[in-house]
Amino acid sequence: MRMLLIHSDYLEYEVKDKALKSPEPISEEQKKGRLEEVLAVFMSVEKADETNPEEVVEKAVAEIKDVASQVKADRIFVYPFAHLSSELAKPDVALKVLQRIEERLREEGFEVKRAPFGYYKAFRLSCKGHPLAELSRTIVPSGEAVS
Ligand SMILES: NCC(=O)N[C@H]1[C@@H](O)[C@H](n2cnc3c(N)ncnc32)O[C@@H]1CO
Repeated sequence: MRMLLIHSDYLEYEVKDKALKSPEPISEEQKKGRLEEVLAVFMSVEKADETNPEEVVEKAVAEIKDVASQVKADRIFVYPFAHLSSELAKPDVALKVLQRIEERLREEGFEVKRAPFGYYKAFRLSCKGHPLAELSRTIVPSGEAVS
């Protein structure tokens, strides 16, 4: 799992087109989304994560919680982003991992939005620019090497 974390004044997206034959079904309301004062987390779920998705979910949640507490963010935007890795997990595994991360972050008390999975989306982001505003993390299940 590769994550790019951007502490932002806002992140907004608009769904444009299908990027998969069968993208995640979404409501009219989910075609656009915006959060203010948010930690945007762009995530590529990787092949190696398929060996232990639950462990990767927990490690990702722990990393996101750690960064959120450092930048004092209590809103998280989970953003599926297939451009941070050349060894992507299959879409069905990736979607389940991202849905579970969303669920777990809510359980931890965050306000959470997740951008729709399997679409091309326009987005606008306003990065705050402070020293911890742009971070990346790589997460692998135990026993896997980081490539
Ligand atoms: N920017 C637009 C976009 O990335 N669209 C991606 C993601 O929404 C999603 N997707 C597919 N596989 C993955 C994966 N392994 N990890 C994360 N997202 C994935 O499917 C789209 C096409 O790859």
